Amino acid sequence: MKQIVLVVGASGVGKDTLLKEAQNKMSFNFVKRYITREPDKNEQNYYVEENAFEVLKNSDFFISSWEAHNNKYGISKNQIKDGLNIISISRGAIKDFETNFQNVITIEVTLPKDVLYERLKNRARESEEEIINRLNRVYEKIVAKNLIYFDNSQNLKTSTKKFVEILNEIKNK
Ligand SMILES: Nc1ncnc2c1ncn2[C@@H]1O[C@H](COP(=O)(O)OP(=O)(O)OP(=O)(O)O)[C@@H](O)[C@H]1O
Repeated sequence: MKQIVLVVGASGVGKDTLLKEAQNKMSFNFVKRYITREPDKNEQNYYVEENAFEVLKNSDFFISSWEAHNNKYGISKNQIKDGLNIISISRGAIKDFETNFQNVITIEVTLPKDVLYERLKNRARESEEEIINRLNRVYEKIVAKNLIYFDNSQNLKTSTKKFVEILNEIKNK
């Protein structure tokens, strides 16, 4: 049986970091994304040029694809395996998975705004202006069939431990 765990949340809340840490501790299928930008150190993505991305998209290679912050993202069909599949996606893509799979759980990673600001600043991937734009983005409430909230404001070790526990609980349900 294919089980899908979607990880969503505002830019900088720590989705990729939590996934990378959890990946070191468990053997579930952590699904890589196709992205039209080169990965930073917390990510393990397939980098594809924009033209190649469009070719893949038009040949029905993706379950879901979306655009965020001027980059294109896609999840390929061939990566979903039997067992637990864990995927970091945009909230707008939740429906694509809920339509295609029966067993879908969504984890929304959250942070208080002041902590998010510090994390984005320390990550130093965006300019101050881009960071402020990200913080001011108004997100609508997430609509998902099975939604779990995960607060990532504790230190990485504590948060990772909690995150791993949640994934194991989902697996053992
Ligand atoms: N629990 C934590 N404690 C301290 N720092 C953290 C924690 N989780 C993540 N970080 C740091 O916060 C920053 C943002 O994390 P990350 O890049 O994983 O976010 P993201 O949600 O994947 O963002 P995006 O959607 O923009 O890719 C990184 O610099 C990361 O090292």
